[in-house]
Formats: sequence, C-alpha cells, structure tokens
Amino acid sequence: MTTTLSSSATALDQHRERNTDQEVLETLRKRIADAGVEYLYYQSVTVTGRVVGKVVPAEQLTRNAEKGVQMHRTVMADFQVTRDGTLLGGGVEAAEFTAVPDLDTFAVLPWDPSVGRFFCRLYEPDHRPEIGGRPLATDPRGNLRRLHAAFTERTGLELRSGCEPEMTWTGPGLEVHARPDSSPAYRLDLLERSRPIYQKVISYARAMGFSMIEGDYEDPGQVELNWMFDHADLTADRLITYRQICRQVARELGVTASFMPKPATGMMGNGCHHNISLWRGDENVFAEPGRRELHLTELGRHALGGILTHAAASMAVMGPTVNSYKRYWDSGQFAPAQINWGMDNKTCTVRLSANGRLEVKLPDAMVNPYLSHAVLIAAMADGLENRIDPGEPQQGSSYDTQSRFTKLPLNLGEALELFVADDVIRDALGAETVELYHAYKSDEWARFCGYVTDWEHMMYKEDTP
Ligand SMILES: NC(=O)CC[C@H](N)C(=O)O
Repeated sequence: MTTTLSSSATALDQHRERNTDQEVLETLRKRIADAGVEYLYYQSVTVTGRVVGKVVPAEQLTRNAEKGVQMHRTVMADFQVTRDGTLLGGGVEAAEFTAVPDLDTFAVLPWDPSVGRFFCRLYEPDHRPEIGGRPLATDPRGNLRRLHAAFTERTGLELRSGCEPEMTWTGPGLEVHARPDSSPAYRLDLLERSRPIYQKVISYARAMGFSMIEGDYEDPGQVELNWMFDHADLTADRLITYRQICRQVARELGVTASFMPKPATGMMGNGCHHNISLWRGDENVFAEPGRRELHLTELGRHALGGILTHAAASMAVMGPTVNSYKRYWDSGQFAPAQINWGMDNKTCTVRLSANGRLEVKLPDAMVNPYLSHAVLIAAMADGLENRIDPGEPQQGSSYDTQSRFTKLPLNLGEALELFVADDVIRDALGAETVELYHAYKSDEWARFCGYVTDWEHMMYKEDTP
C-alpha cells in the first residue's frame, strides 16, 4: 500500500540557480529600494511550526540570495533539550544548514515598511562537500514543495486548500459574560468589540497579498478570519504569515492572541479546518460539472478513502499538542470525535461541505501546515492508487458513543505511536523528520504525563479513598 512520492531532484530544487539570475535580482533590488526596505528577514519554519530566521541588511541581498544564511540544525527542533538531556536534531556537534531565500515570497511588513521578509528553502551546507547542496531533510516547507511537485508530476493533479484558523483573543475590553444556555457565536455586538483587531489583521493581511473573504465571532474571544483558497504551498505560507500578523496585532493592541487548541472546557476549541480539492488544470476533479445535488466523484471518494485510512496516524500532526486532544474529547463542540465522513455534517472528521470541497476538520490552530498538507497529499495519493473506498457517510451526529466508526486516538501519546508506524506518512515526511518530530513530541507528552494538574487537585486533594 506504500506510495512513494519522494522525489529528490525536481525543478523546484534548482531554485538556488534562479537566485543568481541578474534580471530577477535587479527587479527585486529596485522593489526593495522603492519600498524603502532596509532590513530583510530570512525566515524558515521548524518541524513544530515555529518561525525562525536572521535579519540581514538589505544591501546584502545579492550575496545572500546565492549563498543563503547559516543556522544550526538543532533550531529545526526549537533547540529542545529532552528530559534525558539530549539536544534534539543532532546535538551541539551537528552541522549548520543554509537558508536560501525564495525570492518569490518577498513581502514588506506592513507595520514597519523598513523591514521585508522572505521564506527560505533549506539546504545542507556547501562547505561540507560530502552532503553539500542537498535539501535539508528536516525542512518541512521544502519537503511539502518537493512532495507536492512529485504528486503533480505523477498524477497531473494539484492540491488547493483553504485554511480556517480560529483563535482566541483576550485582554482589556474583550471580556465576555456568556450565558450558560447559549453561544455568543455570530453576535455582532461582540464582533464590534473585536473591531480594532479584525480591522488591523485584515488590513495587514491584504497588504501582504491575501485575498480576505469573510470573518466572524464564535465562542468567547474567538475570531475567525478567512482568506481565499489557493495552491496548498501558498496557503501553508499564508497560514504562517497570518499567525505572525496576529501576534503583531496583539503586541500593538496590548492583548493576547492565542492559538491554543482548547482554551476552556465547555467552549469551542480553536480548529483550523483544511478545505481541500484536487485540480487538473482548471477542473476541480472532486465534482462533476453542472451536477447540482451534493455529490463526490469516484476520484474524490478514493482521495477521501485515503484520508480516512490515515486519519488516526495523522493525528500527531493535525492535533500536535497535549491540549489538542481536549478539543476532540470535550464532545459536542463541532470538532470531530470519530474517524468518519458526512454530507454537510459538521460532527465528522471530513465533511463534504460543498460540491468539489472536502473540509478536513482534524487540524487545529497550532498545526504545522507544511506537515498537514504533506500528510494529506500522501494519504490521498494512497487512496487514489489503491482505490480506497471511504464507506458510507455518517447520518446524524457523531457524538453518539455507540457509533460504529473508529475512534480517534485519545491523547498525544497514542497519536504518536500510530504516527511512527504509518509507512505512507513516513515516506511523505521523510524518516528524519518523522524521527525528529516524534522525539520532540514524545518529550512534550512525557513532561505532561509527569505534571500534576488542577483537575487532579479538584478530584483528589480532599478525597478519601
Ligand atoms: N464553525 C465550526 O464549525 C466550529 C469548529 C470548532 N471550533 C472546531 O474546533 O473545529
């Protein structure tokens, strides 16, 4: 059942050569000068989805476009030292890597136009000839691009995706007294209180090239703003940028922007549903042109079958934190709890939300979008190749504990065991990334398992056995 999509030498990896194209560089230098940009961030994204990078004075562009900037590879696991004292990602002795800017990703920071930024593609260092110039195996962004290109090369299909990040804003003036018997969702007077937030976020996002489409207020403090779907590689970059924008807006307004998946029991979690479709050129192959009633093509059913087959093993990516699992298990809050699908059914893992669109509801707002989209591509490729049948759609709510559908893993620990055992996912992300992610997250899980919580105090402090 293993589908090999890895491709080491796609055109995308020749991007370093393009960075020496004098015409391209001249156009960019002019753009940078016209915008008054003096500093450039060379940013990368770690396996856990954090943004790291260096600042470079803009006049160094030509040099750095070719040579990149260097960082220590343990940065890809956030310099995490595990409980047994291991520095993840190769230890102090490990080689550096080279971050080479993707020139197409240049953007000016709207909140300070003297600063511009690039996303980078990561490579083994040139001064280590035995490995030099190869893509860095633990670069999740570079990996998604290579994997996606290989998938398109093989199937003629492209993944388009639209992410719906939910998040919680707290701070002065944002307190909400919610009635216990109803939800404040869609209340305009609450959205009004968040006006300075959404106005700034939308205007910064627009300035950075997003096509913003709509937004709403959901549970207390929870605001969701959406932008237009696109090629999955671009959507993943935008989700990272969106979080950076929100953090900036929080700093400016003196409030807190939280992507924590489940901030409070009994309230909705912060999901980040991925609305996906596969395209052949301009044709969405999940729908039949002109057919109006809700339906999914045979190809779409196989893609869905692949997603459901690998859903449990993908959970360590889709719900990447200890806290993520509270979102699935505090039932009845529109988050999935079973591995199933349904026609316009918001309680399922995958909802056919419109013709040509599958809404994958597992991911939460802390997801690393490069990993999640890579996993979805590999799962769908497996579904297509092996013509996996997704079974019958769920009728009615999934929050019925008697459901015949398979349950999702209960916690991060269980999810990690399934994650490392799935060959399709291992092949998609690469063994090194799987091992690094697994080591990092297992350490997070172990720390939590040894941590005494308020809940235990509430239950046991004054209890008599
Ligand atoms: N609008 C919705 O469907 C709510 C989704 C829900 N907040 C989740 O955790 O996924």
